[in-house]
Amino acid sequence: MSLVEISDVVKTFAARQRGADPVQALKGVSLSVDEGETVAIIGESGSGKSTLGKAALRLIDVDSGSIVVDGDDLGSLDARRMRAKRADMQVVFQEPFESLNPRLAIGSIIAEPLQIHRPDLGTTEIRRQVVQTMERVGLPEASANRLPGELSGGQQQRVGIARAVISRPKFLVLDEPTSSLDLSIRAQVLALLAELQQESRMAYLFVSHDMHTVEWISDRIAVMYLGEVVETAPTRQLFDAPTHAYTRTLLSARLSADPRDRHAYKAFAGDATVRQTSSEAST
Ligand SMILES: Nc1ncnc2c1ncn2[C@@H]1O[C@H](COP(=O)(O)OP(=O)(O)OP(=O)(O)O)[C@@H](O)[C@H]1O
Repeated sequence: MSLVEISDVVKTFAARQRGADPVQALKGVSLSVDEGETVAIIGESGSGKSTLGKAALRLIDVDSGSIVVDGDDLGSLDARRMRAKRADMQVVFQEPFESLNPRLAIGSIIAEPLQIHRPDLGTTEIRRQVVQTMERVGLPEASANRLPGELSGGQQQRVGIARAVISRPKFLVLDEPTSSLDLSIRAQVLALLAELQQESRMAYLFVSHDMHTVEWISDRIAVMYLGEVVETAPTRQLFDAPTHAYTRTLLSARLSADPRDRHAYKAFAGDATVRQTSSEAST
Protein backbone atom coordinates (compact mmCIF):
# COMPACT_ATOMS: atom_id res chain seq x y z
CA MET A 1 0.00 0.00 0.00
CA SER A 2 1.31 3.44 -0.94
CA LEU A 3 1.62 6.26 1.57
CA VAL A 4 -1.13 8.15 -0.28
CA GLU A 5 -3.99 6.29 -1.95
CA ILE A 6 -6.55 8.37 -3.82
CA SER A 7 -9.41 6.20 -5.07
CA ASP A 8 -12.21 7.09 -7.43
CA VAL A 9 -12.60 10.67 -6.19
CA VAL A 10 -15.47 12.71 -7.60
CA LYS A 11 -15.82 16.43 -6.98
CA THR A 12 -18.51 18.69 -8.40
CA PHE A 13 -18.59 22.46 -7.94
CA ALA A 14 -21.72 24.54 -8.18
CA ALA A 15 -21.44 26.81 -11.20
CA ARG A 16 -19.87 30.19 -10.53
CA GLN A 17 -22.45 31.89 -12.77
CA ARG A 18 -26.10 31.60 -12.00
CA GLY A 19 -27.94 29.32 -14.42
CA ALA A 20 -24.79 27.53 -15.65
CA ASP A 21 -24.28 23.80 -15.20
CA PRO A 22 -22.29 22.47 -12.23
CA VAL A 23 -18.64 21.71 -12.99
CA GLN A 24 -17.45 18.15 -12.48
CA ALA A 25 -13.85 18.97 -11.67
CA LEU A 26 -12.88 15.38 -10.75
CA LYS A 27 -14.65 12.49 -12.46
CA GLY A 28 -13.46 9.49 -10.50
CA VAL A 29 -9.73 10.04 -10.08
CA SER A 30 -7.42 7.39 -8.66
CA LEU A 31 -3.73 7.96 -7.95
CA SER A 32 -1.13 6.78 -5.46
CA VAL A 33 2.07 8.34 -4.15
CA ASP A 34 4.75 6.30 -2.38
CA GLU A 35 6.98 7.39 0.42
CA GLY A 36 9.91 9.32 -1.08
CA GLU A 37 8.22 9.58 -4.46
CA THR A 38 7.28 12.64 -6.52
CA VAL A 39 4.19 12.29 -8.66
CA ALA A 40 3.49 15.24 -10.92
CA ILE A 41 0.04 16.16 -12.17
CA ILE A 42 0.08 17.87 -15.52
CA GLY A 43 -2.70 19.03 -17.80
CA GLU A 44 -4.09 22.20 -19.25
CA SER A 45 -5.75 24.94 -17.26
CA GLY A 46 -9.08 23.81 -15.81
CA SER A 47 -8.34 20.06 -16.07
CA GLY A 48 -8.67 19.63 -12.31
CA LYS A 49 -5.05 19.60 -11.09
CA SER A 50 -5.45 22.03 -8.20
CA THR A 51 -8.76 20.51 -7.19
CA LEU A 52 -7.07 17.11 -6.95
CA GLY A 53 -4.25 18.62 -4.85
CA LYS A 54 -6.74 20.19 -2.44
CA ALA A 55 -8.88 17.05 -2.33
CA ALA A 56 -5.81 14.94 -1.52
CA LEU A 57 -5.32 16.99 1.65
CA ARG A 58 -9.03 17.32 2.33
CA LEU A 59 -8.76 21.08 2.07
CA ILE A 60 -12.04 20.64 0.20
CA ASP A 61 -14.73 18.01 0.68
CA VAL A 62 -15.32 15.48 -2.09
CA ASP A 63 -18.60 14.00 -3.32
CA SER A 64 -17.39 10.40 -3.25
CA GLY A 65 -14.26 8.26 -3.30
CA SER A 66 -11.58 7.94 -0.65
CA ILE A 67 -8.22 9.43 0.27
CA VAL A 68 -6.05 7.35 2.55
CA VAL A 69 -2.85 8.90 3.90
CA ASP A 70 -0.50 6.70 5.90
CA GLY A 71 -3.31 4.29 6.71
CA ASP A 72 -5.92 6.89 7.71
CA ASP A 73 -9.00 7.36 5.55
CA LEU A 74 -9.33 11.15 5.69
CA GLY A 75 -13.08 11.00 5.10
CA SER A 76 -13.63 9.01 8.27
CA LEU A 77 -11.54 11.18 10.62
CA ASP A 78 -13.46 13.40 13.03
CA ALA A 79 -12.51 17.07 13.26
CA ARG A 80 -10.07 16.57 16.13
CA ARG A 81 -8.18 13.73 14.45
CA MET A 82 -8.20 15.58 11.14
CA ARG A 83 -6.57 18.59 12.84
CA ALA A 84 -3.88 16.36 14.28
CA LYS A 85 -3.39 14.68 10.90
CA ARG A 86 -2.63 18.07 9.29
CA ALA A 87 0.84 17.98 10.86
CA ASP A 88 1.56 15.07 8.48
CA MET A 89 0.16 16.72 5.35
CA GLN A 90 1.19 20.16 4.23
CA VAL A 91 0.89 22.35 1.17
CA VAL A 92 3.01 24.89 -0.69
CA PHE A 93 1.14 27.24 -3.02
CA GLN A 94 2.15 29.04 -6.17
CA GLU A 95 2.05 32.60 -4.90
CA PRO A 96 4.17 32.69 -1.78
CA PHE A 97 3.24 36.25 -0.88
CA GLU A 98 -0.48 35.58 -1.03
CA SER A 99 -0.15 32.56 1.22
CA LEU A 100 1.88 34.36 3.91
CA ASN A 101 0.32 36.67 6.48
CA PRO A 102 1.80 40.06 5.51
CA ARG A 103 1.66 41.33 9.10
CA LEU A 104 3.48 38.44 10.74
CA ALA A 105 7.26 38.24 11.06
CA ILE A 106 8.88 35.39 9.14
CA GLY A 107 9.91 33.62 12.36
CA SER A 108 6.31 33.60 13.60
CA ILE A 109 4.98 32.35 10.26
CA ILE A 110 7.38 29.42 10.26
CA ALA A 111 6.69 28.67 13.95
CA GLU A 112 2.90 28.51 13.47
CA PRO A 113 2.53 24.80 12.56
CA LEU A 114 4.55 23.80 15.62
CA GLN A 115 2.46 26.06 17.84
CA ILE A 116 -0.68 24.42 16.48
CA HIS A 117 0.45 20.81 16.38
CA ARG A 118 3.04 20.57 19.13
CA PRO A 119 1.63 22.18 22.26
CA ASP A 120 4.14 20.08 24.20
CA LEU A 121 7.06 22.15 22.88
CA GLY A 122 8.23 25.20 24.82
CA THR A 123 9.14 28.57 23.30
CA THR A 124 12.87 27.86 23.38
CA GLU A 125 12.52 24.57 21.54
CA ILE A 126 10.19 26.10 18.94
CA ARG A 127 12.67 28.93 18.38
CA ARG A 128 15.49 26.39 18.00
CA GLN A 129 13.55 24.44 15.38
CA VAL A 130 12.60 27.63 13.51
CA VAL A 131 16.25 28.70 13.31
CA GLN A 132 17.28 25.21 12.22
CA THR A 133 14.58 25.05 9.53
CA MET A 134 15.40 28.53 8.25
CA GLU A 135 19.02 27.52 7.93
CA ARG A 136 18.01 24.33 6.13
CA VAL A 137 15.96 26.14 3.50
CA GLY A 138 18.63 28.80 2.96
CA LEU A 139 17.03 31.76 4.75
CA PRO A 140 19.34 34.11 6.65
CA GLU A 141 18.61 34.04 10.39
CA ALA A 142 18.22 37.82 10.39
CA SER A 143 15.11 37.55 8.22
CA ALA A 144 13.22 36.00 11.17
CA ASN A 145 12.22 39.50 12.28
CA ARG A 146 11.29 40.77 8.86
CA LEU A 147 7.88 40.86 7.18
CA PRO A 148 7.09 38.83 4.03
CA GLY A 149 6.88 42.01 1.94
CA GLU A 150 10.52 42.76 2.70
CA LEU A 151 11.73 39.53 1.06
CA SER A 152 12.27 38.59 -2.57
CA GLY A 153 9.92 36.11 -4.28
CA GLY A 154 12.46 33.30 -3.95
CA GLN A 155 12.92 33.97 -0.24
CA GLN A 156 9.17 34.15 0.28
CA GLN A 157 8.79 30.73 -1.27
CA ARG A 158 11.56 29.42 1.03
CA VAL A 159 9.42 30.69 3.91
CA GLY A 160 6.42 28.79 2.49
CA ILE A 161 8.55 25.66 2.27
CA ALA A 162 9.98 26.11 5.78
CA ARG A 163 6.47 26.47 7.19
CA ALA A 164 5.38 23.36 5.29
CA VAL A 165 8.22 21.11 6.45
CA ILE A 166 8.78 22.24 10.04
CA SER A 167 6.16 19.80 11.38
CA ARG A 168 7.98 16.98 9.52
CA PRO A 169 5.07 16.01 7.26
CA LYS A 170 5.01 12.74 5.36
CA PHE A 171 3.01 14.12 2.46
CA LEU A 172 3.42 17.46 0.69
CA VAL A 173 1.22 18.90 -2.03
CA LEU A 174 3.11 21.43 -4.10
CA ASP A 175 0.79 23.47 -6.28
CA GLU A 176 2.91 25.20 -8.93
CA PRO A 177 5.44 26.10 -6.20
CA THR A 178 7.98 27.58 -8.59
CA SER A 179 5.83 29.04 -11.37
CA SER A 180 6.03 32.59 -10.07
CA LEU A 181 9.83 32.52 -9.71
CA ASP A 182 12.57 33.52 -12.14
CA LEU A 183 14.24 30.69 -14.00
CA SER A 184 17.46 30.59 -11.94
CA ILE A 185 15.64 30.90 -8.62
CA ARG A 186 13.18 28.25 -9.77
CA ALA A 187 15.96 25.73 -10.25
CA GLN A 188 17.38 26.46 -6.79
CA VAL A 189 14.01 26.03 -5.10
CA LEU A 190 13.43 22.77 -7.00
CA ALA A 191 16.85 21.54 -5.92
CA LEU A 192 15.97 22.41 -2.32
CA LEU A 193 12.70 20.47 -2.56
CA ALA A 194 14.53 17.47 -3.99
CA GLU A 195 17.10 17.56 -1.17
CA LEU A 196 14.45 17.87 1.53
CA GLN A 197 12.67 14.89 0.06
CA GLN A 198 15.83 12.82 0.01
CA GLU A 199 16.47 13.59 3.65
CA SER A 200 13.02 12.78 4.96
CA ARG A 201 11.38 10.54 2.32
CA MET A 202 8.33 12.80 1.97
CA ALA A 203 5.76 11.91 -0.69
CA TYR A 204 5.25 14.83 -3.10
CA LEU A 205 2.19 15.49 -5.22
CA PHE A 206 3.46 18.17 -7.58
CA VAL A 207 0.96 20.18 -9.61
CA SER A 208 2.51 21.88 -12.61
CA HIS A 209 1.91 22.90 -16.16
CA ASP A 210 5.62 23.27 -16.84
CA MET A 211 7.04 20.22 -18.61
CA HIS A 212 10.67 21.09 -17.93
CA THR A 213 9.98 21.31 -14.22
CA VAL A 214 8.14 18.00 -14.03
CA GLU A 215 10.69 16.25 -16.20
CA TRP A 216 13.37 17.28 -13.74
CA ILE A 217 11.60 16.71 -10.43
CA SER A 218 9.14 13.85 -10.82
CA ASP A 219 9.40 10.08 -10.68
CA ARG A 220 5.98 9.54 -12.19
CA ILE A 221 3.54 11.74 -14.04
CA ALA A 222 -0.25 11.70 -14.09
CA VAL A 223 -1.84 13.46 -17.06
CA MET A 224 -5.21 15.07 -16.39
CA TYR A 225 -7.75 15.94 -19.01
CA LEU A 226 -11.23 17.30 -18.23
CA GLY A 227 -11.32 15.94 -14.69
CA GLU A 228 -9.83 12.54 -15.42
CA VAL A 229 -6.38 11.02 -15.19
CA VAL A 230 -5.91 9.76 -18.75
CA GLU A 231 -2.39 8.37 -18.35
CA THR A 232 0.05 7.66 -15.51
CA ALA A 233 3.61 6.57 -16.25
CA PRO A 234 7.17 6.85 -14.98
CA THR A 235 8.59 10.17 -16.14
CA ARG A 236 11.05 8.83 -18.71
CA GLN A 237 8.49 6.48 -20.18
CA LEU A 238 5.89 9.22 -20.46
CA PHE A 239 8.25 11.50 -22.33
CA ASP A 240 9.69 8.76 -24.54
CA ALA A 241 6.55 6.78 -25.31
CA PRO A 242 3.33 8.56 -24.38
CA THR A 243 0.34 6.34 -25.01
CA HIS A 244 -2.58 8.76 -24.82
CA ALA A 245 -3.29 11.16 -27.68
CA TYR A 246 -3.76 14.05 -25.27
CA THR A 247 -0.36 13.41 -23.65
CA ARG A 248 1.24 13.54 -27.09
CA THR A 249 -0.42 16.90 -27.72
CA LEU A 250 0.88 18.25 -24.41
CA LEU A 251 4.39 17.03 -25.16
CA SER A 252 4.44 18.49 -28.65
CA ALA A 253 3.55 21.85 -27.11
CA ARG A 254 6.63 21.42 -24.93
CA LEU A 255 8.87 20.80 -27.92
CA SER A 256 7.84 24.07 -29.49
CA ALA A 257 8.96 25.98 -26.38
CA ASP A 258 12.07 28.11 -26.73
CA PRO A 259 14.99 25.63 -26.69
CA ARG A 260 17.32 28.25 -25.19
CA ASP A 261 15.16 28.35 -22.08
CA ARG A 262 15.34 24.60 -21.82
CA HIS A 263 19.11 24.52 -21.97
CA ALA A 264 19.46 27.43 -19.59
CA TYR A 265 17.13 25.67 -17.19
CA LYS A 266 19.04 22.39 -17.34
CA ALA A 267 22.31 24.21 -16.74
CA PHE A 268 20.91 25.97 -13.71
CA ALA A 269 19.28 22.84 -12.34
CA GLY A 270 22.55 20.97 -12.68
CA ASP A 271 24.52 23.11 -10.29
CA ALA A 272 21.76 24.68 -8.24
CA THR A 273 22.48 25.10 -4.57
CA VAL A 274 20.16 25.95 -1.74
CA ARG A 275 22.30 28.89 -0.81
CA GLN A 276 21.21 32.34 -1.70
CA THR A 277 22.56 34.04 -4.74
CA SER A 278 22.95 37.74 -5.15
CA SER A 279 19.98 37.73 -7.53
CA GLU A 280 17.82 36.35 -4.76
CA ALA A 281 18.87 38.82 -2.11
CA SER A 282 16.01 40.85 -0.79
CA THR A 283 15.34 44.26 -2.16
N1 LIG B 1 -14.52 26.92 -6.12
C1 LIG B 1 -14.92 26.61 -7.36
N2 LIG B 1 -16.18 26.87 -7.77
C2 LIG B 1 -16.60 26.55 -9.02
N3 LIG B 1 -15.81 25.96 -9.94
C3 LIG B 1 -14.53 25.69 -9.59
C4 LIG B 1 -14.02 25.99 -8.29
N4 LIG B 1 -12.72 25.60 -8.24
C5 LIG B 1 -12.44 25.07 -9.45
N5 LIG B 1 -13.52 25.12 -10.26
C6 LIG B 1 -13.63 24.61 -11.63
O1 LIG B 1 -13.18 23.26 -11.65
C7 LIG B 1 -12.41 22.98 -12.82
C8 LIG B 1 -11.03 22.51 -12.42
O2 LIG B 1 -10.33 23.59 -11.82
P1 LIG B 1 -8.83 23.45 -11.26
O3 LIG B 1 -8.48 24.75 -10.64
O4 LIG B 1 -8.72 22.23 -10.44
O5 LIG B 1 -8.02 23.24 -12.61
P2 LIG B 1 -6.44 23.32 -12.84
O6 LIG B 1 -6.12 22.20 -13.76
O7 LIG B 1 -5.73 23.36 -11.55
O8 LIG B 1 -6.31 24.70 -13.60
P3 LIG B 1 -5.11 25.79 -13.51
O9 LIG B 1 -3.93 25.17 -14.18
O10 LIG B 1 -5.67 26.95 -14.30
O11 LIG B 1 -4.90 26.10 -12.07
C9 LIG B 1 -12.41 24.26 -13.64
O12 LIG B 1 -13.44 24.20 -14.57
C10 LIG B 1 -12.68 25.34 -12.60
O13 LIG B 1 -13.33 26.45 -13.18
